[in-house]
Amino acid sequence: MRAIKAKSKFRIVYRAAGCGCPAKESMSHRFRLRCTSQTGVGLDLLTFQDKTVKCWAPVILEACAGVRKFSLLAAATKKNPILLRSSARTERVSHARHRTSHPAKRADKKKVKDKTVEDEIPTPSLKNLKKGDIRRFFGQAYQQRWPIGGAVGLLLISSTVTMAIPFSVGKVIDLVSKAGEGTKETLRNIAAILVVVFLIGAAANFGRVYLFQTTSARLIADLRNKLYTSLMVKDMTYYDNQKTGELVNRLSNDVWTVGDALTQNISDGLRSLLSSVTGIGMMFYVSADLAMVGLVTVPPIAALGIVYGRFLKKITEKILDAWADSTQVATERLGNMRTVHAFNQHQKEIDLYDKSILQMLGLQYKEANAKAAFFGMAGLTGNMVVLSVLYYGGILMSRGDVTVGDLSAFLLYAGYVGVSIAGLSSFYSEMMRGIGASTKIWEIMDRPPRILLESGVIPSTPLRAALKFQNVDFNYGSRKEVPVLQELTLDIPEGSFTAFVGPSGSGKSTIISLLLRLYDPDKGSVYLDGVDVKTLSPKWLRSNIGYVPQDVHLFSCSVYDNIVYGGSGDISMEQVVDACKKANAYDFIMAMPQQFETVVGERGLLLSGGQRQRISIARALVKNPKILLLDEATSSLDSESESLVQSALKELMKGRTVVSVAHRLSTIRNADQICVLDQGRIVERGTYSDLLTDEEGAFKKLIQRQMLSIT
Ligand SMILES: Nc1ncnc2c1ncn2[C@@H]1O[C@H](COP(=O)(O)OP(=O)(O)OP(=O)(O)O)[C@@H](O)[C@H]1O
Repeated sequence: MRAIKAKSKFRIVYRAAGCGCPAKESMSHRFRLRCTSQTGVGLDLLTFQDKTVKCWAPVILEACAGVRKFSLLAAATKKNPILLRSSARTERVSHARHRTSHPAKRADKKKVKDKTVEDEIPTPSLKNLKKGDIRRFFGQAYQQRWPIGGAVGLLLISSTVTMAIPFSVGKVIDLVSKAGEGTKETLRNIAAILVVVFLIGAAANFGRVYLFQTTSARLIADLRNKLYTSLMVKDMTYYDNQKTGELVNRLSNDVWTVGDALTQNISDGLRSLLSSVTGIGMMFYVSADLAMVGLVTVPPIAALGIVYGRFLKKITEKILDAWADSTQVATERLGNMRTVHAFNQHQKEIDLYDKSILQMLGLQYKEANAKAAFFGMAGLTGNMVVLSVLYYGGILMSRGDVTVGDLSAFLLYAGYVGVSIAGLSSFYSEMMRGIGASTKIWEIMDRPPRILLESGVIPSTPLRAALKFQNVDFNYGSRKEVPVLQELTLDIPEGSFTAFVGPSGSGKSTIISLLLRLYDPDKGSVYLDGVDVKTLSPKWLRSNIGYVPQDVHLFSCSVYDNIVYGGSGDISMEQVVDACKKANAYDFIMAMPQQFETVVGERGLLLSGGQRQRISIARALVKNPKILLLDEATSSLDSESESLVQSALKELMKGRTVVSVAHRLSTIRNADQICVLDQGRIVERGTYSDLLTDEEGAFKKLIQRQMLSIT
């Protein structure tokens, strides 16, 4: 395994040494790659699996341009999972060579690349990742090894101090029981020494707690950052299958559980371990006979602890899932209170939340049962130990084999050991909880984005913005059985205005999504200036597109911040004002109490639908984009605003390629071409007047239907 530094493309060279397969045999291989992003924060694991490649052949994998470090963790055949690992190495592929290679080879490489991006990559299952999960879980703590090491050192000091107490107490008791000349003086000296030792112990404890707490906070912050970064770069297909509340729960509760398990829990566990080992040693030192009696109970308690820990890990995963479900219910409902009120569904929502809470409660009852049984058993065993030690100790004392001081010290050590062993089992169970929570986090992090934001090239030639769909078939991954676009072929010349109309669900917004490269076609391609958008940098592509979505969701910040959101960071106030005037938003913004500083509320709910839409248009325009995608851009405007925005848009369309989805057919009179979609196919295409000439045409019927609905 070797880490390398590079910018974008990598060749994985591996040898199937010793596998005995002929050089040309095709095999199915699984690659696991660890990537560190350019910023150094996003540590992600990408899994490219089931690539059919030839033995000995290099495999080209397209990594994000932002990926800085790239190390091959495993390359394995399905049959032999470890064979290739030791001889796998990564090499950077020179860009020049990649670009000038033979077209056929290029096609091959492209195929590999496409597969990398397109393949359905299953979430790693808990069963087969157990060992890896545990290693990875502790790997998080390894990153903080220095403060944790310091804290462990201090822990050693404080534990030594604690474990010296019973021995000193025993000696003091013996001294007092044999009181005579000089006892007072000796006692004073011992007390003075003990005060100093206790002060050292207190200082060590302070340092230990401080270091563990701050490390925990750092770990949690780091993990949260990585998880959020990984979520931010996921493609839309991923989000189509996710629940927001669940993801929020992973970001908050699960990350917290992992951070806590790795620091506070390690601290408590190590303290318990040290106390147990030292305590048992001291018990043998004080009286080996008594120690043998006391320790008979350790193996059954340890076995019980292991069974309990395993159960706890399983139940924790279920509880975390149930927790995520209830958070999801609450997040969605609280974000849609308007609908809940309007439809009088308060009780139904209360019941739904109650149901999810009850489900979680049921699991927590199971957990409580197991916990209670375990700690009850552990407590009983501990008490039985004390009783037997007292009984046997009494006999030994009556024989003069141990002193009263020895017995007292022994009992104190036995108490410490009992508490520590209980602590160890709770350490184990908390660790299992942490591992359970961490597997949920890895599940998210390990799912690679299908569209890599940092991949692709930025063309060196000036952008003309000519678009083209070539034989595009598309369906959403979440509903594979429903074909959304079929055999779509269309030229959108540079600087032209193309409008899509058609019945609801015919695929109009999906076309906009493909142009933004939120999804990739299943078949066929989308071209920009003759280049397949799959080979272009998605970031660059989107930076040249102004987009007005169908459902405008603003962020809960000021009007100004919402407008400059899409810009590159160097947008002047003049540009903002200009964009607002063009979008007919300036007057209402200036009429608000805090004007551009007015906070628009969550999802912009403090504004009207039309106001939100005009801000959204201003947000798209402020970028001065070459391509303008308008998805029902004027649907929420009243007729007066609409005509104002329409005239502004007409002006703005000059020199840009505009693709517009329109329900109000009057808004697309000036379009260079209108495409009528039906069930994902273009059934008619032409200018407004062309299409109207066909009395039986789909467009004519749409117009007639719209006229009827108006009258
Ligand atoms: N994220 C998604 N996941 C699964 N299916 C989707 C998704 N988005 C849209 N669809 C489905 O794809 C089809 C086309 O949807 P699309 O939004 O493109 O239609 P549209 O013509 O824009 O409709 P409307 O005019 O109502 O906005 C519909 O059947 C829709 O249910």
